[in-house]
Amino acid sequence: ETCRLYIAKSHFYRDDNPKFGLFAGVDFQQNETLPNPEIGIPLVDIAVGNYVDQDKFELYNAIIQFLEGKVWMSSFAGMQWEGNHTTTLFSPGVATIANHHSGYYNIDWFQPGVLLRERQDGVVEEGKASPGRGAFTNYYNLTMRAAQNIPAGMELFANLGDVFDDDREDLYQDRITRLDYNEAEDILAKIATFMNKYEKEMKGSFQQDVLDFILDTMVEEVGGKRGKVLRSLLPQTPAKVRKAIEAGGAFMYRNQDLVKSIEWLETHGLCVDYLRSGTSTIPHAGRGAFASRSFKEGDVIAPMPMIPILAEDILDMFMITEYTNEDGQVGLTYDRERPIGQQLLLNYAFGHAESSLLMVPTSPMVNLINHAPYPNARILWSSHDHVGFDHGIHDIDFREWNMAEVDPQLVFLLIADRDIQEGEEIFIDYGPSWENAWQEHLIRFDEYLDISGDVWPRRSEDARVEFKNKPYPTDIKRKQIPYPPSSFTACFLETDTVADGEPKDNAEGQEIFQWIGPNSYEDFEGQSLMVCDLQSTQGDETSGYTYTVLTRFKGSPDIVEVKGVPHSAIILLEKPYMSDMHTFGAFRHWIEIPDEMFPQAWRDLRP
Ligand SMILES: C[S@@+](CC[C@H](N)C(=O)[O-])C[C@H]1O[C@@H](n2cnc3c(N)ncnc32)[C@H](O)[C@@H]1O
Repeated sequence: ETCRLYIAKSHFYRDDNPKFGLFAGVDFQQNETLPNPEIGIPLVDIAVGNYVDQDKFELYNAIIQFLEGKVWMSSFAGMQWEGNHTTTLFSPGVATIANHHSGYYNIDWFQPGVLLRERQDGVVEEGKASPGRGAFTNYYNLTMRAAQNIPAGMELFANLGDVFDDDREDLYQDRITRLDYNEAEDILAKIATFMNKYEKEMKGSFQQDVLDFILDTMVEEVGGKRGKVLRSLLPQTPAKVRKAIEAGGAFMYRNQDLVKSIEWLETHGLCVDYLRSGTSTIPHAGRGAFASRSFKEGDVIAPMPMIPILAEDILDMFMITEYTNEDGQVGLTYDRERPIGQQLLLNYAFGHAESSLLMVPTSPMVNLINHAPYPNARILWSSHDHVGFDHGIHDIDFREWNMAEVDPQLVFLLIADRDIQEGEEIFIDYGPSWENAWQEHLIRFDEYLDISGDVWPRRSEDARVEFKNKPYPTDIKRKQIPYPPSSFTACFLETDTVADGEPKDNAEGQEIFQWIGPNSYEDFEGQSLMVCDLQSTQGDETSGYTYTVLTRFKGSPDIVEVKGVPHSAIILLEKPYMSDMHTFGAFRHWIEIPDEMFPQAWRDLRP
C-alpha cells in the first residue's frame, strides 16, 4: 500500500539537535489538500497570569513560550471566539510536525475545510445530552494544502504566515529568507528568458560573459550584503542556469537534498499514514481512529512524537477579570480562588499519577485513539532512531530539560497487540485512573439526567444543518430567537465602497459598503470573519440568497452596513465560553502512561 506521509530525519537534523521532519510519500499538485484531516483543540486564555508566585513564574513562562512554537492562530480554524482573551489553536498531525524553513514553504492551511464543516454523523445527537459532550473537540476537518507542486520524497515546510515572518525579521537578519529566494527566482526567470532568446547568437564563452554581466548588474542594483547573498543564490554558469530551471528554480536547485527517494524514506523513515478518522464505534466517545490497512501483531501502527507540558496545572482555568491600571493599560487577573475547569487539551494528554508532566501526541490521527479495556494496540517507548529518540532524557528531572535550546525527543510507538483488520477501530488501554474517572463521570451524568432530562441546548452546528439551503431569518423585531441561544452569525467579509451614484449611507446614517469577496469557497479565511447582524435578505432559491448585514470593521467603533453578502459567506458560531467544551463538569482526565514505562526521575509527585 502507498504511504502518503513519512516521518524521517529532517533537512535540519543536527547531532546536537536531532530534528525529524515530515515528507511527502507521493506527488501533490499545487492546491491539493493533504491527507488525514485533523482535529483542532482550542487553548483558551492560557497565560502566565495564572501563576503569580515568583518561584513558579519562570517555569510557567518557559512552558508557554515552548507551546507558542507549537500552536497556530485560532482564526485558521475559526475558533477566535471560544474565549474573550487569547485563544490559540493546537492541531496535531501535518501542522505540528512539518518544520519551518526560513527560505521556503510548500504547504499552508486550507481554512474553509474547518470553517464550513458539516456535522459528522453520530458524534453527538442534536438536542440530546451525552456524557461525552464537551469532552472532545468539535473542531475537525482541519487540513493543509500544497502551496506548490510537491514531488514525492520532498520534506514539507509549513507557511507560518506573513505576520509571523514579519515578527521574525530580526531573527532572520543573518539568514536567507523567503523574500531573498523570491527575488532570486525573479532574476533567474529573466536570465532564462534572455538566454533562450539569444542562445543562437551567443557562442561559447560569450554566453558566460553575458551571464556574468547580468549577475554583476543585478547585484550592483541591489547592493551591499544583500546583493552578495542574492548572487550566491543564483547559478553562475549557463549550464547551471539550465539545470536550475529544470530543477524548478533557484531554491529547488540549491536544495536538492530536500527531496529524498522513496527507497530512502522506506529505509530511514516511518509511515504516518495508516490511520483514518471516523465516528467511534463506542457510544459517547466522539471520533475515533481506524486502521487503513491490516496489521500483524507487533507491527508499528504509528510513531508518536510527543510534546511535553512540564506542569499539569498550566491547563487549569480560572475566572478572569479585566482591570485598567493607572496608565490606562488593560490587564487580566486570574482568580485562583475560582477555578472553572481545565483545558480540553488535558483529555488528549498522556500523564502519570506520580508526575506533573504531561505529553501530547503530534503525529497524524493518533489523538483520535480511544480507550477500551481490551485494546488491540499499546504504546511503548520508541527505540527507532528514525525519529530521533533520546533515552538519556529518562534519567533527567523534566524541570531541568533545556527546552529553550533543544526540543526534547520523546517518542512512543503505537504497536498492534494482535492482528488487526483494515477498517477496525484502534484502541489502547487508558489505564485504571482514567477508567475510574469515566465511571464517576457517568454517575454524575445520571444525576444530570434526573434533574434536567435527556435534553441539550441547540448548538450552532445544529442550525448550520438547518440553514444550509434555506434562508436565514432576518426579522429585526425578532419575537422569537431564530438561532440557538448560544450562537451568533459571522460573515466572511471583504468589502469595497459602493458604486458612484448609489447611496453611501443608510437611514441610520451608517456608511454602506459592498461585499466583494472572497469569491470562491476555497479562499475563505478565518481572518476575514467578522461578527455580523443579518438585516434583510434578497433573492430566492434559484438565484441564491444575499443579505444586507451590519458589522464593525476591525479596530473601528462604527457600525457599518454591508450589502450583497451571499448565503455561503455566513456562518453560525458559538459565543465565547458557550460551546460544549466550556460546560461546567464536562469530563476531564489525562490518559495514563503504563507504570512500568514511566521513568523514576520524572515522578515529582511521589509521596
Ligand atoms: C484522546 S481523546 C480521543 C479522541 C476523541 N474521541 C475525539 O473525538 O476527539 C480522549 C477522549 O475521548 C473520549 N473517549 C475515549 N475513549 C472512550 C471510551 N471508551 N468511552 C467514552 N469516551 C471515550 C473521552 O472523551 C476522552 O476524554
